[in-house]
Amino acid sequence: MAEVRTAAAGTPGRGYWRLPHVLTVAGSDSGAGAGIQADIKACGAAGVYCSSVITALTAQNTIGVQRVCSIDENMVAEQLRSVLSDMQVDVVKTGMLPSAGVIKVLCQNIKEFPVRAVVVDPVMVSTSGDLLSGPTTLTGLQQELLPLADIVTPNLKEASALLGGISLNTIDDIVLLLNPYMNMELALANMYTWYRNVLVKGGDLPNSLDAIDIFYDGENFHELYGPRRMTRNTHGTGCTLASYIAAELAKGFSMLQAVQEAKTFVDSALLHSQDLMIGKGPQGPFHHLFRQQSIPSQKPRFDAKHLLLYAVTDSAMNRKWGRSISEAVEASIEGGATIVQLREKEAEAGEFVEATMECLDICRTSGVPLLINDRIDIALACDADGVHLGQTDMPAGLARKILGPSKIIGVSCKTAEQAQKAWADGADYIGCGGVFPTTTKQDNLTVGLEGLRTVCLASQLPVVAIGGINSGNVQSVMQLGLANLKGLLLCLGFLTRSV
Ligand SMILES: Nc1ncnc2c1ncn2[C@@H]1O[C@H](COP(=O)(O)OP(=O)(O)O)[C@@H](O)[C@H]1O
Ligand SMILES: Cc1ncc(COP(=O)(O)O)c(N)n1
Ligand SMILES: [Mg+2]
Repeated sequence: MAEVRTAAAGTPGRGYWRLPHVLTVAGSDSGAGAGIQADIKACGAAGVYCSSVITALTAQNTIGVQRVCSIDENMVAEQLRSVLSDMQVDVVKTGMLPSAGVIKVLCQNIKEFPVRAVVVDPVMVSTSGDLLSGPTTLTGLQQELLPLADIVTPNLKEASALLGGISLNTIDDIVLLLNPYMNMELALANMYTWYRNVLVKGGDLPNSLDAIDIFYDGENFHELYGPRRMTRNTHGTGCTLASYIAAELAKGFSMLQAVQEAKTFVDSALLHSQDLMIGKGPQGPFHHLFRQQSIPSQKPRFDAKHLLLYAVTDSAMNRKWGRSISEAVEASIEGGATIVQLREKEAEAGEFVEATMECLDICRTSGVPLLINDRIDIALACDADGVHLGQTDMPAGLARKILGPSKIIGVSCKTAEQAQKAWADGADYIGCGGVFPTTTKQDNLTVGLEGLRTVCLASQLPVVAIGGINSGNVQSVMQLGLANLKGLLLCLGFLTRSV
């Protein structure tokens, strides 16, 4: 259904194919979580072509909207004409429309170049609370654009504004929203005097355990249920939902099917992006193209969660207790280690390879990554999961070239400069220490809690704290409250002694 094949004029015997086509008329989000960028990604994920008419530029990130610059309505009109006069658009989807003038030229163009459906997301305010459309646009929306719309997708605040200020923000309204056959019916039926289909999005329902949207098709109410995903990464959900609806309509699905598919897509994308970390602010973007993640080269090579309890082998301690490296590794995993590093400074290549192979067997069965300290040759020969490098070892950038994109690289850092270089060199994590004095590395300079803080703040990489950490001082490390401090390194001796 998604693909149309016909004989191409002037090309005897050859068919041509066209992709269903959505035109988004919306604002650009420099952070690419919402707006035009979200629309293009959502359509891409749905397998639909997406052209774009930009109505405004926003300087925007995960913290908020820093600046808005509206595009002149004549330039918007020119863009609309360029696309609509040439490109066989199936569905127009609208997002941020910053002025009444832009709405006017949009409506003129939709009338001049009819499409199969118009999806209106009446964007007024961003999730961060920043205004995205001027006060004069509400009348333009209500009187000019909505009569041309096949579906309108307001969130709670926008529905309230479109209904002339009916409050949809209190606990009572939430109850009404969950009981659509009560007053909500009246409210939405009111909206129906302008449009055929209305989808009121419940993403912003405060204190709700569920994410419930109400779809009114002009006759019936449909409650679209979804579990509320506990994630900061919800920036752009509204834009994505509307674009996905447009994409499904462009393929030829019915309005109800399109709305249901879109809701399922947003939910899956949020679920897959729960642990995604882009930006420092409270509204993170999510990963629209999560289905592509199944391509092996795009699998994340490293999950910072593995750093939680980081065990390092200690040959002196092993000798003292008369146990092999692999026995120590096995015991450390039983003791809760989530990642293991073999640090065998004196081992010869032959015995090191043998020990690594044994340890890899143990680690792979437990899903625990195994890294090799310093020895890139051993890591490569055994296909270990990666290496950990000190400042005097091979530079991380060179190691990345040798090991390729799929191996984990960690770097020991004591200063902000070293931390920044580790990021630029393509490292995956930083080991920072010694935080406290330690007996296992006596000549090691102690950076203290302040040094740990400096390194964490200087880097976007996850950090594991190293050196002298024990039950007596662990609290002081955790109390630093550093977001990218993801784990503690314990000398394997300490971790296994209690087992
Ligand atoms: N935390 C969440 N978990 C699951 N679904 C969500 C969540 N937040 C929003 N949604 C869904 O995303 C879509 C967009 O809703 P919403 O965020 O309210 O729109 P807007 O971005 O326009 O404010 C809706 O289908 C809503 O139910
Ligand atoms: C350019 C642009 N368009 C739309 C939104 C709304 O998206 P959200 O409600 O997720 O903030 C936005 N923040 N920026
Ligand atoms: Mg939202």
